[in-house]
This record gives sequence, C-alpha cells and structure tokens, in this order.
Amino acid sequence: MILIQCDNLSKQYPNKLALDNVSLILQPGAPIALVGPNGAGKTTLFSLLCGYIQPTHGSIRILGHAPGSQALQGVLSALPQDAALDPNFTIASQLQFFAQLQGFNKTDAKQEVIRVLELVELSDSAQAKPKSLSHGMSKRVSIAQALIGAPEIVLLDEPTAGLDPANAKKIRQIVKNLAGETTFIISSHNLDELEKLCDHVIYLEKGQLQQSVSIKASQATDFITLTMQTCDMDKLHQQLLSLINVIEVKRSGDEQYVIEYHKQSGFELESQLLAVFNEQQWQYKAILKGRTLEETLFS
Ligand SMILES: Nc1ncnc2c1ncn2[C@@H]1O[C@H](COP(=O)(O)OP(=O)(O)OP(=O)(O)O)[C@@H](O)[C@H]1O
Repeated sequence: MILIQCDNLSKQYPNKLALDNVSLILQPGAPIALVGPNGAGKTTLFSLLCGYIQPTHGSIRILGHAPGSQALQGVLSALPQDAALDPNFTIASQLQFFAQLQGFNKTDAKQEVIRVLELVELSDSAQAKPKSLSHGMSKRVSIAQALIGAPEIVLLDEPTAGLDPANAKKIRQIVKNLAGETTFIISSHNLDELEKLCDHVIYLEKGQLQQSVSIKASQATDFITLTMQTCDMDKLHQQLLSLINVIEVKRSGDEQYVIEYHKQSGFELESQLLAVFNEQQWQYKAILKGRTLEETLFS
C-alpha cells in the first residue's frame, strides 16, 4: 500500500519557488523524518499534503485520495509549527469542538477528548485554560488535537522546537507509543531526535528532494560508529583497515571513526575491536551499531 505519492510536485509563491519538481513515494510504518535547512520547503510540503494550499505543478495522492478531500477527514491530521490554542476556552472544550467538527456526536466527542488527553498524559489538565499551561503542555494539547479520531497519518512540524529536554522526551515517547497504528511524518532540525524515532528520511534542500533513504543500513553491508576516549587515531585507522570484513573506514570527528563492513551473523568485528583495544591499552567511549543520521545524510 502506498501512503503518499507525490509526482513532479512544485509550488511557486510570488517570489519564491518553494518546491521544485519533487517526486516521492512513502509507505506506512515507522515514523518518517523530513529534514532540510531553513526555507527548504518542509512546511510548504506539509501544507500541500494537508490541502491548505494547491501545487503549481504536479500531483499528490494520499492513500489514493487528493489532499483535503472528504475521504481523508480523520485519516490525515497535522500539528502546524505555530499551532495555537484559544485562550478563552478550557482544553477539554476546545478539543471537544474539534472532535465534533470531525463528525463525532457530543457524547462520543467527550469520550474522544478523554482518550487523546490520556495519550499525551494531560488528563488532569482537561479543565485548565491554555494560559495556565507550560509551553511543553500546550504543545502536547496540540498533539492531542492531531490525534483525534486516531488518524492513519499525522504530520508533526517541529514538534519539539523550543521545548526543554524533559518535554521533548515526552513527545518522542508519545510518537513511539503510537507508531504501530499511525505513520508520523516529523519535520525537525534535531537530527539526534529523528535518528531515535525514524526509519526513513526525506531530505529537502532549496525546494528539491536531495535524498529519500532508509536510515537502516543496506542488505549487504553494515556500519559501526566508534568513538574513542584515548588512542593514537592514525594507528587505530591502520588497525581498523586490517580487520576482517572491513570495507571502508572514515574519520568523522576528532575521536570518531565510521566503519563500513560486510554483514556477519555474530559479533566478529566487535570482538576484533575489543581485542585491539585490549592489546593497545586504548579506551573507547562508544561502539554504536549503525551510523548517525548526520553521517547518513552528509557523508
Ligand atoms: N506564503 C508564502 N509566500 C511567499 N513565500 C513563502 C510563503 N511561504 C513560504 N515562503 C517561502 O518559501 C520558502 C520555503 O518555505 P518553508 O516555510 O516551506 O520552508 P521550511 O523548510 O519549512 O523552513 P523552516 O525550517 O525555516 O521552517 C522560503 O523561502 C519561504 O520564505
């Protein structure tokens, strides 16, 4: 099943080509990362997927339907970057209003509000007004709003921007908990965060699709990211190249090497590494399976 298909998608604003001939296919499943520098076109892509704006060229199908169509009501929802709550109404009453707009009757809407507030751990704040909530709590209310009706696709535009680490972690946990039933597409500048959540990454730059790749390694090869505490890095480089099954060794920081190797069933490479460290009396900080998202995108 294809979740989203964009063909030759372009969006021209009066003075700016925000999206330039983007074609991509996304499948349902684990969260998908949408990455790119400021002005790359991420919010524009979200707005097109929601049907808020129309493309200048090209087409979009979401589960076979056009964005904004009736068939997608309750199926796709979004947390906009600048989502705001109405200061005059309690959290429960405004969520209930949105549930009723989606077609829930009054009784079911009230139940749905209880359900989504539980999902974001804000049941106790149902009768609060937005002014009494912290920034992180407000963000979670907006996520609760996006979860009304258990949509199949949820677009989150910078869901953790400006949040303290504890609140950001809570939001990541909400996404993890729901990832089995909903496909999240998450735009963020925080690559570490996306790496923890996503299997697939779309990279936009100046409106063009630069990459649409799996973060997981290919079938035949794998990666280890090695961070050292104390060692002779040049000597280590030579030693790594001599190990069995190693294909390539790339230095990716002062103390870091990314090792690409032929996949094996056991832990042969890890064992070899530990033997080398032991022999040379070198200390390591981390042996990470795979490579960072930053390394995947920019190496
Ligand atoms: N309504 C608009 N009218 C004119 N230009 C716009 C409009 N909306 C966005 N743009 C421009 O289109 C480009 C893409 O903007 P967009 O907001 O999609 O980028 P973004 O990747 O979401 O950026 P950020 O990471 O800063 O949120 C930018 O140069 C922006 O200034």
